[in-house]
Amino acid sequence: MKQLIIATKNKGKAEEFKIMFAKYGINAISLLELEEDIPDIEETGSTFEENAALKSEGIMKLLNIPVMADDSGLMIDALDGRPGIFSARYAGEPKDDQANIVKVLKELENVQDPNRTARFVCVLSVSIPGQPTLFKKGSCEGKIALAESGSHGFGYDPIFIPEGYEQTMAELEPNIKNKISHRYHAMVQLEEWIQNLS
Ligand SMILES: O=c1nc[nH]c2c1ncn2[C@H]1C[C@H](O)[C@@H](COP(=O)(O)OP(=O)(O)OP(=O)(O)O)O1
Ligand SMILES: [Mg+2]
Repeated sequence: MKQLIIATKNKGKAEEFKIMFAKYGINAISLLELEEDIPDIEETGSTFEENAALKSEGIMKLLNIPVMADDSGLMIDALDGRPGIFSARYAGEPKDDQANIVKVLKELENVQDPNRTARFVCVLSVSIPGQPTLFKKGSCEGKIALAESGSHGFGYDPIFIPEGYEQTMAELEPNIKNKISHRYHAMVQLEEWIQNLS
């Protein structure tokens, strides 16, 4: 079976990539599954693209094989696009999904429904030894719920209601999320590259 290393230590992302890549007959292997101890890569960039490249190029140089990375986050209009690239550590170190949710809900306490619009953004970067890094972007429009609900997914899923739905992303079945998410939309743009992967 074909394989691709995904430069992520996020269990939720890793599970979604497993499912999405399996459709192409590819085993998507996250850093959580590797035997060797892979150091954490500091995400010091100022854009999703820069941070994705730090991850895919960093791991590609370490292993000398093709690597894909995902840098993603939640952009809330009423917060001028925050937490954005700071989504993972919005409430501080160590990263804590629940604390991040509490912080966002608190900041939007006085913001009424029509102004709670937001989007998830995902940049995928593919780094192959000796080649320039390739980038694809996807997004998913929606709004921030008044309270959290649902137990599927990860991160901000319990407070994100995708456009066209009444439930949060965490209430929707994973197979639905994987057809509408920012990650899915970025993956679709990589389709041709994925099909040519040897
Ligand atoms: O589908 C999603 N559903 C809910 N929340 C999401 C999603 N996609 C990204 N997010 C949030 C989680 C995290 O707070 C941040 C990603 O940060 P990001 O640096 O890209 O990932 P990470 O540090 O968790 O793992 P890693 O860098 O090892 O891939 O955005
Ligand atoms: Mg990260």
